[in-house]
Amino acid sequence: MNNPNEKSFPVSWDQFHRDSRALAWRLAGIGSFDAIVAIARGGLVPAAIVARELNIRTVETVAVKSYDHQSQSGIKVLKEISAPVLDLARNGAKILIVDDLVDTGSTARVVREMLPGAHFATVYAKPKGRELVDTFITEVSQDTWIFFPWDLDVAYAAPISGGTD
Ligand SMILES: O=P(O)(O)OC[C@H]1O[C@H](OP(=O)(O)OP(=O)(O)O)[C@H](O)[C@@H]1O
Ligand SMILES: Nc1nc2[nH]cnc2c(=O)[nH]1
Ligand SMILES: [Mg+2]
Repeated sequence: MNNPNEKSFPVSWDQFHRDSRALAWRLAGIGSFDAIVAIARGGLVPAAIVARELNIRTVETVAVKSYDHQSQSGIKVLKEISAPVLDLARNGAKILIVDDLVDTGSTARVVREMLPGAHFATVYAKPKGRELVDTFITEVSQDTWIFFPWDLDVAYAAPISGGTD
């Protein structure tokens, strides 16, 4: 957990698309995958971009809730991975798990247990959770809160000087 967060890292749609594409490029260099499991909700957007780039058509979801706004609550699994996708994994298919970020690693730990042999990929990673991720693109410090484009709106920004003109 990292509340209060000292730093903020706002990410635009352009930047998120670019970083998700960079993740797809890195994954393409690692091997091929038969199916993606997106961790909803945050993992849905990068999973769609990676699925498009790597031409993966089987996309499953697992819904995990760990935070209320910026406060970590207990982990809740709201939707399990479907039986056909678990069967694929048991029969040796290569499964790619995608999330937007790993912070403390609690979410990653829970989903990894569901799919022990899967490859775990995120766009962003913080130090506490980094070891639980096989592939990520950008690391930010533990006291940084990442603001995703779907949580942002265009708004007035005060001048750096603090003045009004
Ligand atoms: O490494 P952790 O400390 O577990 O934090 C990372 C998780 O937290 C966020 O999800 P959140 O629970 O906020 O739900 P959401 O994806 O629906 O926004 C984020 O999308 C990751 O899934
Ligand atoms: N949006 C967002 N959700 C999170 N969940 C855990 N850490 C973060 C973060 O830095 N940003
Ligand atoms: Mg999430």
